[in-house]
Amino acid sequence: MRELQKVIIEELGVKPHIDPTHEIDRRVEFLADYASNAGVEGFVLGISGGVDSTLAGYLAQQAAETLRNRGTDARFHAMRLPHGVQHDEDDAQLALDFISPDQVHTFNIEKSVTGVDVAYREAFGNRLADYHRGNVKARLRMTVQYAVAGENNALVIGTDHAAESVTGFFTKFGDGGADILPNFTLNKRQVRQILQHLGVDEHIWSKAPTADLLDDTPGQLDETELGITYDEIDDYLEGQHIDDDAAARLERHYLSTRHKRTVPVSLLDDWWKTG
Ligand SMILES: Nc1ncnc2c1ncn2[C@@H]1O[C@H](COP(=O)(O)OP(=O)(O)OC[C@H]2O[C@@H]([n+]3cccc(C(=O)O)c3)[C@H](O)[C@@H]2O)[C@@H](O)[C@H]1O
Ligand SMILES: Nc1ncnc2c1ncn2[C@@H]1O[C@H](COP(=O)(O)OP(=O)(O)OP(=O)(O)O)[C@@H](O)[C@H]1O
Ligand SMILES: [Mg+2]
Repeated sequence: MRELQKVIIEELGVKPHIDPTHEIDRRVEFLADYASNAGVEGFVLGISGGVDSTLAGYLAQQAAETLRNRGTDARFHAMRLPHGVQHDEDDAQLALDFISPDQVHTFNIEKSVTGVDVAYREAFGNRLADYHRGNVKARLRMTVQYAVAGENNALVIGTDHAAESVTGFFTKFGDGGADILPNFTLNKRQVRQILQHLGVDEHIWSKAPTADLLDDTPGQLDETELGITYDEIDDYLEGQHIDDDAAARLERHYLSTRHKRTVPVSLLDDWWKTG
């Protein structure tokens, strides 16, 4: 195994094989125990229709029910956060049907994004690039989820897992801005494996991942932008040998996004001087 591969697998806590029932139970318990300890009354999470939020949303709903069985009046607030009309809205509805959350709130972020567009043009005289506007969408979704969490004494759930964390393929302080990460340590095929085990519609568990942040290319696949497949990422995280070029590309993504996997850098840090 490559030297850096060992370090990454250790840092992200990935196991080559999982038992879905055990993984579900320990993650639900983690959410419920943490919430009890923090004195909060529930969870907030955007449901996109993608694989990651379908699993995290299911775990959040189970944790809310666990807390209620323990006598705490907890709720899971699932949020639809489309930008205008989402091209795969049907998938988001399928995911919600499966999760069956206590509450569903819909907040369309399009007006807020347009507000940033207008003020940006007034300030700088030009249009914000589609790519950076995509990250504004992710950060506005984070802002809205924190508003709902504040109003309901709840925690914001993040959907980051090992196969996303390793490439830093998330918006810093956008979808990366959250309080608790129930999918962490899993790679992408393990997220799918758990959903399949739970009996989710195949259309959802087998769905190709998309950040879906760009207006110019709606539904652009993550793999297209990353230049590496999730199968390669998953194999690497399971300690398997992958093509040297793919491994090198993956390790470049990992090293260039270390700032996203830590608190803001200060004078007391020196992690950035290596690698
Ligand atoms: N070395 C460094 N040390 C400390 N901070 C550093 C830094 N380099 C950049 N930065 C900061 O980080 C910013 C860039 O990071 P960021 O704003 O995240 O922007 P960036 O990494 O360019 O974009 C986010 C990426 O994730 C993708 N994405 C977004 C959302 C969801 C998903 C998904 O599938 O889940 C994927 C998106 O398509 C894009 O490829 C810079 O503007 C700068 O402020
Ligand atoms: N349109 C949306 N409505 C609600 N939440 C969203 C939306 N788009 C993104 N999110 C939130 O941002 C998170 C990050 O997006 P990401 O694409 O990584 O995950 P996903 O869509 O759940 O799964 P996949 O990676 O398989 O597409 C989502 O899990 C979800 O919580
Ligand atoms: Mg997605």
